[in-house]
Amino acid sequence: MALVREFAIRFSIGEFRGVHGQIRQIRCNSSSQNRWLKRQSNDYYTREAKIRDLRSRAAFKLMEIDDKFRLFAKNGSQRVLDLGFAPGAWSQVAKDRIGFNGVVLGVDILPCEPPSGVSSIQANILSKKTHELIRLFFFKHFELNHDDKLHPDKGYFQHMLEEELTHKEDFRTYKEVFTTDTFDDSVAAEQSHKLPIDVIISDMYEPWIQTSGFWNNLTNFPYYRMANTSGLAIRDHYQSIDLGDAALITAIDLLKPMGSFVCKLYTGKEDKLFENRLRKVFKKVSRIKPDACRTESKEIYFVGLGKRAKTNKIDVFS
Ligand SMILES: C[S@@+](CC[C@H](N)C(=O)[O-])C[C@H]1O[C@@H](n2cnc3c(N)ncnc32)[C@H](O)[C@@H]1O
Repeated sequence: MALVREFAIRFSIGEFRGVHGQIRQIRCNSSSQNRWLKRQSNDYYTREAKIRDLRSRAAFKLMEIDDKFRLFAKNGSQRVLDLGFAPGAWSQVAKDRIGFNGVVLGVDILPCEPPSGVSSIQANILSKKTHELIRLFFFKHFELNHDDKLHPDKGYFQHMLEEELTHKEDFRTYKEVFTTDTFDDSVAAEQSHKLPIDVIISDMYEPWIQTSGFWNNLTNFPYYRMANTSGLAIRDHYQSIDLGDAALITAIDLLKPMGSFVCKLYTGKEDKLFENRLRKVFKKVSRIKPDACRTESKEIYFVGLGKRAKTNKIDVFS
């Protein structure tokens, strides 16, 4: 609440779409924020997102990517990891496209109530522990909802992981779940719980403005510590490369052989290097700028198809 209050004191009034899709009032004092609000209200995709009850216009970017690259299989049992999922439009699209038996887990550093049918973890993807939580979620099939029991000292979900790690008799299970060796195709099929995910989508970057409808698992005000689009192309580019690499490491650690990957990047000098890293992990790599991206935006999306059976982080990053 302190965060909200601070936010409210610093800005004068405008409108935006909240995490539940309703219009909320926020306060803005700068002309750039007013321009942003005006542009949103005139925008075709923003209007269409409201009509279709999608949490943001970003949904249309993923729809277009999926129409072209066929990432999602309807009525299968695909497992999708949505990195930087808040406010949740990509998760809505993924859940809709994989159908009832599929599982979508959203991870975001900011607190956000996931869309219906989607589970979520509030965590930083740059942390190794987050990878463990994700693997544990898919392995144990925990239902993650914010009304799950909150441990009084350790907080949401964390205690489940720690109990798992300290359970001595379960040492063998621990080793099975958390060893991150790479496998050849046949072994991978048997041990698919180690690489449990079919599709990883990452739209990580600037945080979504939030004023309500969330709980917070962190004490260090992540909103103010994150990469925000600065308008300085070079800064945005390098920060997005860092998040792209974090998504790629997650894919190396958790994505099944033949799995698919989508990742946003603010384009710049290091695109080619990032693309080369992707090529070491995926058999086919493409770039796409969906029509729903604003023309002036520097964002592009990389798509990796057919994750290679053997991937090694040291080879990829050297
Ligand atoms: C542009 S928004 C994603 C929008 C989302 N794809 C949708 O369709 O609603 C980018 C998100 O990335 C998240 N993010 C940025 N850095 C992160 C990190 N290190 N770990 C987890 N999430 C992060 C932000 O909090 C923000 O919510």
